[in-house]
This record gives sequence, structure tokens and C-alpha cells, in this order.
Amino acid sequence: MTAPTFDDGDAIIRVRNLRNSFGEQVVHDNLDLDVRRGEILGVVGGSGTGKSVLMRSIIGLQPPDHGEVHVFGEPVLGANDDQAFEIRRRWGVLFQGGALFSTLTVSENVQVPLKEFYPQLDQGLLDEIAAYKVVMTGLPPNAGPKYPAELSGGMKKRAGLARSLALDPELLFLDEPTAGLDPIGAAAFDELTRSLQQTLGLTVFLITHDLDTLYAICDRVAVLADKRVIAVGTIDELLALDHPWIQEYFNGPRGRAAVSSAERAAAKGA
Ligand SMILES: Nc1ncnc2c1ncn2[C@@H]1O[C@H](COP(=O)(O)OP(=O)(O)OP(=O)(O)O)[C@@H](O)[C@H]1O
Repeated sequence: MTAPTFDDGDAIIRVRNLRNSFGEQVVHDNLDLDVRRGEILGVVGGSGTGKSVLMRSIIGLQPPDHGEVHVFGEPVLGANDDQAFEIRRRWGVLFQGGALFSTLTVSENVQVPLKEFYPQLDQGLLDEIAAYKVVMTGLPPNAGPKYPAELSGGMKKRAGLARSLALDPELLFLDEPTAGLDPIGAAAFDELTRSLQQTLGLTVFLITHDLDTLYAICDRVAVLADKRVIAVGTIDELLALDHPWIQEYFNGPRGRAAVSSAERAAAKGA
């Protein structure tokens, strides 16, 4: 199997020798990963391989046993409060399930990070920025005053995305953003992610089980297995590797269906 290369000079995220464990359970060991500036990197792996734990380690919510994590060239681990504040300001996170505050409206949810990072902003400006982010994610303007319970699953994801974009981040973390959406809703969310990434020049770290998403919008894919990232590359590069999980994942019935669907979409667009 071709060894993945980890010497990218323009890495916006750089993880080295990461180890995470919970009691006896070692989730990551000797894990390395580079995410290039401007790419959408899909992160895949079997259930429980530690995709979410990896994301939490990168954003500083899961202190590892050891290892190094640099984001924007700055060390995330061991950063003091001021340094952590400055780094966090530059990324947005959409957690699995959206993680909206149920007692706040969509607009108020979007304002949470704005108030934390820019407490001097007056209410009028906060409302204006929130309204802009709501519309930017394809929600109707009247979604702003609604509570999460009043939204469909797809609208909740968009509201979560609007909140993750509140601070105009350079880097976006998305944890299974299309989980639970019907195929049309999922495809629309993929399209939104791609178009925002292109217009805003974002880098996207995207955890997904959705093969259609990988084919539709990911520039490269990182595969988690055996407690580490076993390969990173385009889908074609991964398909050339002789690893059983990769072959089964991409060449199994769902993988083949995703290829057909991507080919149909390409033919339609041509
Ligand atoms: N706070 C925690 N305490 C104990 N174990 C944890 C904790 N967080 C995660 N784990 C364990 O770490 C492993 C990896 O979890 P993680 O949520 O990262 O998996 P995943 O690859 O994202 O899975 P899925 O695709 O099912 O969402 C799992 O076995 C999980 O039970």
C-alpha cells in the first residue's frame, strides 16, 4: 500500500503523533494528518474509529494523551486562554446534530459566538449580521425568529451552519452534516457547502458517512482505521490502494451507487 505523505507545506491543520485513549480503550495512536488550505477534506472510517474524537482534539475540546496539533501554524495544545481565543475566532464548528440551543431563536443562536467574541457589538448590528448569515445558508429570512423545534431537520442543519459561519471563519469543521437528511436535502446541503467554500475561500474538515458527499464535493479523503489515518488522497488515489476496508467501502454496493450518481450529476452538468 502506498504510504500517505504528510509533508504538506501549506497545511492549515497539522496533526502529529496523536494518541487518544479512554481508560483501556486506545482510539488513536501515532495519528498524523495534514489538511491543506482551501480544500474540502472528507474524513471517513468505520463507526467508532474516532472521527469525532479527532475533530474534538483538533479544536481543543479533547486533550490527547500526547501529540501535536497545529492550526493556522499555531499550537492548539497548551495554548493559553488568549491564544486559544484568537485561534477559535478563526474557525467555525457544526457539531453532529446541529447542537442548537433550543431555548434560543435561530437568530439568537447565530449571535452566541458573535456576543462571545465581539461583546462590544450593539444589538442592531448583531441582528443584522445574524439575518445575513441566515439568508446566506439558504434559510428564508423569516427563519430568524423561529425556535429550533419549529424547523425541519434540513433547516436545523442550515441554522447550525449559519451559527458556525457567524465569525467569518477561515476553517469550518462539519461533523456528519447530512446525517438524517433525505437524499435531496443532503445533495442540497452538499451544494451549499461547496458554494460557500468557494465563495468564502474556506477550508473544510468534513466528517461523513455519506459516499455521495465524498464524490460530490470532497477534494481529498482521509481514511481512519487501525487507530490512525491510514491514507489520504483523492478517491481515485484511494481506490488504487489495496486496503480491505477502503476497497469494501468504495467498491461495495453503496460505493458503486455513489459513483453512478456522481456520473449522472456530471453528465447533467456537462
Ligand atoms: N468522552 C468519551 N468517553 C469515553 N469514550 C469515548 C468518549 N468519546 C468517545 N469515546 C469513544 O471513542 C471511540 C470513538 O468515538 P467517536 O465518536 O470519535 O467515533 P466516530 O468515528 O465519530 O463514530 P461514528 O461514525 O459512529 O460517529 C468510541 O468507541 C467512543 O465510544
